[in-house]
Amino acid sequence: LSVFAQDGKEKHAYQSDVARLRKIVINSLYSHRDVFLRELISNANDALEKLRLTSLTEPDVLTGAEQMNITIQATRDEDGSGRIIITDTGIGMTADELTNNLGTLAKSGTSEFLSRAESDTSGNGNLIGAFGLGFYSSFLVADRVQVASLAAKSSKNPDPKQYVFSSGADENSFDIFTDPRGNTLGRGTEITLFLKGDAGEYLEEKTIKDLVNKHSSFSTAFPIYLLTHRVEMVPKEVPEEEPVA
Ligand SMILES: COC(=O)c1c(O)cc(O)c(Cl)c1CCC(=O)Nc1cc(O)c(OC)cc1O
Repeated sequence: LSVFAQDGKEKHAYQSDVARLRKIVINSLYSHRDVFLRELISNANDALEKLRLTSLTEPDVLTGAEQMNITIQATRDEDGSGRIIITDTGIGMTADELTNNLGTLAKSGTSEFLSRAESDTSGNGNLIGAFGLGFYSSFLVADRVQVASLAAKSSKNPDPKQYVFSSGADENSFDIFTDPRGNTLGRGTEITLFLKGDAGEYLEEKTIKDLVNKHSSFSTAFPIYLLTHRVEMVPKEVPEEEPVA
């Protein structure tokens, strides 16, 4: 990986596979681009499950954020562009994990997935989820994605710092830098999707609610809150609204 620091940011080059994979995901899933929400909720659910399991042997991972939940926030900015922000208080990621999990294809078998998916793009929908590649479905609706993450405290990581992974849809590189906001998450991961011009429908509360309920057939063991009013930061204590699923 060619890494060079510039204005405090570490610029990383994607492995060639990642760019190839992202094209496949976008092309084969475009007709079902709603899947991005199912995939990101599923990732959040997995990270919360990982936290719950880890806490059985390492209780100090629970410090930082009391609740185990998922929040979805849709916000329209002044210039009419919109963002969807999906936050979970799961296990979170260190800078290295952001680089390895999102920037490179550490998953085994991905090259097999790549060859299969390139030839037959019909059944890729569920293949994507199976390979834990759901993150790439973000680029179905976003032209830029930022992932802020604060890893859970542990004996080998007693004072974790919050980092940001930032990538554009058609760039062949991504940036990793410390979050200028500081440790705002308490613990977990916050995905910010900068929506494409033609994806404004996902800013509607009804659209999100219907999608969450449609896909909540898969078991999310954790409450999902939908925040639609404009909030600068997702508040630590999520208001006692009814979870949408
Ligand atoms: C640990 O997972 C996360 O923090 C997380 C989350 O809470 C919400 C999300 O939307 C996403 Cl994308 C993530 C990262 C999930 C991920 O990419 N995990 C992952 C990927 C790998 O290739 C891997 O290979 C070793 C291991 C992973 O955990």
